[in-house]
Amino acid sequence: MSYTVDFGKIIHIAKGGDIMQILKNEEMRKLDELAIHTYKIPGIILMENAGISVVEEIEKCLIAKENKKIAIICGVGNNGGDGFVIARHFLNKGIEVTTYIVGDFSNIKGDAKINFDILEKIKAPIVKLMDSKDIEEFEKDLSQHSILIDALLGTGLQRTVEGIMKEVIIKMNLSGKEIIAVDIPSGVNGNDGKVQGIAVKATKTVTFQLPKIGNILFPGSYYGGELSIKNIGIPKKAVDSMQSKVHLITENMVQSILPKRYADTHKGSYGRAFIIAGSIGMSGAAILASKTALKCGTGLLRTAVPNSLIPILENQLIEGITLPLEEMLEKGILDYIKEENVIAIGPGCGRSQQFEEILHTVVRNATVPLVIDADGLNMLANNISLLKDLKVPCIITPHPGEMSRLTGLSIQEVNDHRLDIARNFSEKWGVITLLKGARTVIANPQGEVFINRTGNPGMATAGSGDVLTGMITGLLSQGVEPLKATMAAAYLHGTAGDRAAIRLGEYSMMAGDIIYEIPTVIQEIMKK
Ligand SMILES: NC(=O)C1=CN([C@@H]2O[C@H](COP(=O)(O)OP(=O)(O)OC[C@H]3O[C@@H](n4cnc5c(N)ncnc54)[C@H](O)[C@@H]3O)[C@@H](O)[C@H]2O)[C@@H](O)CC1
Ligand SMILES: Nc1ncnc2c1ncn2[C@@H]1O[C@H](COP(=O)(O)OP(=O)(O)O)[C@@H](O)[C@H]1O
Ligand SMILES: [K+]
Repeated sequence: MSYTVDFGKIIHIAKGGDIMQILKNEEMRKLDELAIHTYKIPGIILMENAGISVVEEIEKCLIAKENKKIAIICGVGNNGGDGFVIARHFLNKGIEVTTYIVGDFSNIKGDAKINFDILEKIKAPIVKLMDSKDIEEFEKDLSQHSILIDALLGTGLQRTVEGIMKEVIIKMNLSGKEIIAVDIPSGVNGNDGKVQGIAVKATKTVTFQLPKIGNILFPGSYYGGELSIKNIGIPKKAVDSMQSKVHLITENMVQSILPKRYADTHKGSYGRAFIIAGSIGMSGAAILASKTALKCGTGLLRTAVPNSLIPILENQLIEGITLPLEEMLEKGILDYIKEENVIAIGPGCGRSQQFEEILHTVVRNATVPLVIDADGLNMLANNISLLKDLKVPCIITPHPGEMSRLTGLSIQEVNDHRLDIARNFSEKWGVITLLKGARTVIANPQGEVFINRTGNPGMATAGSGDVLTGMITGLLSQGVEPLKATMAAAYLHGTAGDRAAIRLGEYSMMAGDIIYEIPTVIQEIMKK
């Protein structure tokens, strides 16, 4: 499972592709080495391609500018080497370019040195920034330029950024100029997206071959601005052989997951979903999840709520069937769930003893995929080993607070290690874990992790998690594999949220507005 593009073609992540590997720094280095040593592509060619791919992006930004002077700010590693290539190409085009080199330039070696030597030979303007006394001049210089290119540090970042490098980054960030980062904004760690002391705040980042984790996760993704992924000529065979366990969920992938609807089918063909949700004061959770499941194509839906909520549900959800929980408990839950294709449990259920009993029975006896959310997870936290009794695929959808209760870790720890926390939980308990938040992370028991990039802070609103549960449930009822249903739901949920934010703004959008956008989102993806 990997994705490559024709050389030179830009993939804005916004448009998506097939499922795409996301690499750590060391993995990217390994991929470069594989290309160079096994596939015999000289490193200097990769550097040339990398530089040219950034040149193409810079040119697009230059079109609208009267002042076309470019400042290329380089480190002494290969990221700086890419900067030297960029400088040469613009000089060849007759554009005014100043190359700044930060650090001890006697450390420039290998392919970067070859490119540095060429710049010297062609008498390119080069300014060496050695210490603080050079900074004042540098600051003045920056104001003369139109675009700044950040080629200071890439995947070779090793330690906290300080000294002259830090001073340079501060001045770049204060310049108010458009900044294009080469590979990753300098100071962002490619392994986790964390800022090592300080980082360049770029308008745009051009990353090479595959995104690094730091390009995708926050805060790195914020520092990078718009992201373009460019092929630099590494053979597809080498890319495929990487087998990274971290992937980006893309639109093409979701398109291939969504079940087609054929003419000779009936509602039974699209499955039966059973949602256990709601309690007094939280009927909305049941309604939101149920409506969403229907909007996502479920054939037949039954929603079980406390008896007192039945009139509300009957009023708000005319297409679904409602059942009183009390009656289910009396007659035996298992009779009610045996015909279903999926069971979702938890949204707005509260924390009553009655609900706990239902949860235990369902987890122990379910014979179809199970989605546990919200209060289902809060109850599970009291008795997590219940998960050992599962006989079916189970998807849990915690937000960081719920994950903290499930694991005993602080919310801060959960957020600091989102990938590892989701992965460890899935491996330990054999479930699919969807850890919510900005960049929802999905892990499976095999240790694979999938990151969703859609969504926005407008979705941090009551009930939007219930909508997600409804989406996963709706897709599962139609026979979509549990992992795929979870990935597609996360992507669609975020995309519907993004549409709602465009229409209504992040302040005013509500969970119901996310549901309103589902039809358009699904139709647009299906017709592509
Ligand atoms: N063949 C390859 O390996 C290719 C590499 N490419 C570029 O090379 C980059 C990786 O190059 P490198 O591995 O040389 O690493 P970098 O250029 O990212 O950085 C390494 C240099 O920065 C110094 N450094 C690290 N952390 C620092 C800090 N906190 N403060 C100050 N200095 C610091 C190191 O001592 C070293 O001199 C990629 O991001 C990409 O831009 C591309 O040219 C494509 C081909
Ligand atoms: N900043 C954000 N960016 C992207 N998605 C977000 C953001 N904030 C919240 N979301 C999404 O909104 C949903 C909120 O779910 P949850 O916290 O369970 O809400 P509730 O319990 O009110 O239903 C999750 O799917 C989450 O990933
Ligand atoms: K950089």
